Amino acid sequence: MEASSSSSLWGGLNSGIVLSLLAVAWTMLWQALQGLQLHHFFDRHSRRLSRRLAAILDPDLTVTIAEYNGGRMRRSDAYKEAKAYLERATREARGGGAGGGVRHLRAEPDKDPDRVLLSMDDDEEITDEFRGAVVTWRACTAPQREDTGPAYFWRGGAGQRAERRSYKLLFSERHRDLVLGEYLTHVRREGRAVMVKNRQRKLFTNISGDGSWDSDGVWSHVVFEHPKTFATLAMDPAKKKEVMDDLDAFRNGKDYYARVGKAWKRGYLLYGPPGTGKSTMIAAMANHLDYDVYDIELTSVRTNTDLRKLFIETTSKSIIVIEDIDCSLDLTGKRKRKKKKKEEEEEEGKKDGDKEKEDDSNKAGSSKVTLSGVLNFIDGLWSACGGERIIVFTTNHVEKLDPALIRRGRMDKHIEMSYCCVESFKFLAKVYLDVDDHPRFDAVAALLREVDMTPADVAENMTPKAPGENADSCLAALVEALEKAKVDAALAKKKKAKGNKEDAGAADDEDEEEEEEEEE
Ligand SMILES: Nc1ncnc2c1ncn2[C@@H]1O[C@H](COP(=O)(O)OP(=O)(O)OP(=O)(O)O)[C@@H](O)[C@H]1O
Ligand SMILES: [Mg+2]
Repeated sequence: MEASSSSSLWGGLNSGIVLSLLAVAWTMLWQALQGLQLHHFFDRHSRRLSRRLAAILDPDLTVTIAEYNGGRMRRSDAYKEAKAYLERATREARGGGAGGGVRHLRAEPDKDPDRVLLSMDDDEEITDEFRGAVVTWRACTAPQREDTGPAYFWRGGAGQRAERRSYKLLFSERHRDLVLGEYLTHVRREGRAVMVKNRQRKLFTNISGDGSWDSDGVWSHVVFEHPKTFATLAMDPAKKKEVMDDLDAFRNGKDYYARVGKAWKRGYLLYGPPGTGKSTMIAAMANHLDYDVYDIELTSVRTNTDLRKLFIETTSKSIIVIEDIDCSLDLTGKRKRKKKKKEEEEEEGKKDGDKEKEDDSNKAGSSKVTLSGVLNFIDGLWSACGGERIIVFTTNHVEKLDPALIRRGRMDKHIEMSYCCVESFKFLAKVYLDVDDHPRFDAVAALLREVDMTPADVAENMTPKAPGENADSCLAALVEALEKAKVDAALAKKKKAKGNKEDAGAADDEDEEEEEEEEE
């Protein structure tokens, strides 16, 4: 028993020593291998082996092209190009007729008004072939997290989930180099060509779609089809030429802007009474330059950040418009008001009720876009993104705007749209009635020198409204309208003078009362 127990003790000690020796030997060997960089060899081979195993189990590789990448706010160009490429592939796919066997298609308006542009709907697949390699494209959607994503606010806001779209390209391991090296380049290049070919000018709005608009990221759009051109816009000819030259210089000024280190953008301020052609001028500008139009409804933009997102999502070769900037938001004269606020309250002795009303109206607007937000949008660091953009503000009351908003550099060119002059009338008579001269021209010209009438009103009077109407009857109607406007203007002047007189009388009485009080 003893002998056996001592031998087992001895055996246990021996095996412990052997194990320790083995461990030491292994550590030394491993260190030696590391010294020889042999672990790289093992690493490489084990990785290759696992890749081969994976290729046997799952032979397809995938490339995902997402609509929005990571923290980027802009829609990815690669996604747009792949979309255009796949639209063409869907249209041209052989074997399955139109749509190439894709069962669920998405339709969008085509350049040709009689046709629609077909692309595959979510979860559909289409195959493509490139130099013997067959690849599959799959359209995928995943719900977006509720609090992120640029499309979030514009697709219904809180509580609604925007969708995250992507295309998945599936291909065999065998074609890895061909697909990653050449096919993807081919897709992007072809997609860009399709986009140029299909380009339709668009009118975008930031008001979320109600079904009649096609949503494209944060913007909804329709095809821009306004017929107005400079050829039919009534305006002082010299002024018109100046504007057209300015636009041409801008369009061709890429090198100039780069040389002087300015962002390739230009601001236009169009101001004048209602009906003098400000909106019409924007349409003429867009048609002249062949640009898209982004019409921002500022009251629908909730914060300065959202305004920035909107700007980033605009493309180059576009006109960004904010109409009636003075009415959109309380952007005007805020700084002036702050300074004067105390004075005004003291001088005017505002009633409490009035103050409450004003506060309520300020609270009512959910928009928190501020003057500084708009200033940044036009002229800040972000304004240089993309280039080749024209920003247009229109207003009926230029005097109400904060000087910072319309200083040169922000609004580079100020264009006054004024009442109809004799030249503009003759121009409109040619456009609307196709007459160069008429016995009533003198009467109209004499009246236009005395009374203000907008080109909109002149044009309306010269529009034949019944089958029998001609130039003669239309011009007679115009003379009548001008005479009526003259009488109305005289009456209004008289009334105003009377009002002023009464005000002056009341002021005198107040002064007298004050003096009496002071004397007392
Ligand atoms: N200078 C002009 N030349 C030709 N047509 C004009 C001109 N001005 C106005 N019109 C016609 O009058 C209509 C109204 O013009 P428009 O909407 O451009 O006015 P506006 O200055 O934008 O007015 P508002 O300040 O109310 O927005 C248009 O349909 C247009 O055809
Ligand atoms: Mg307008």
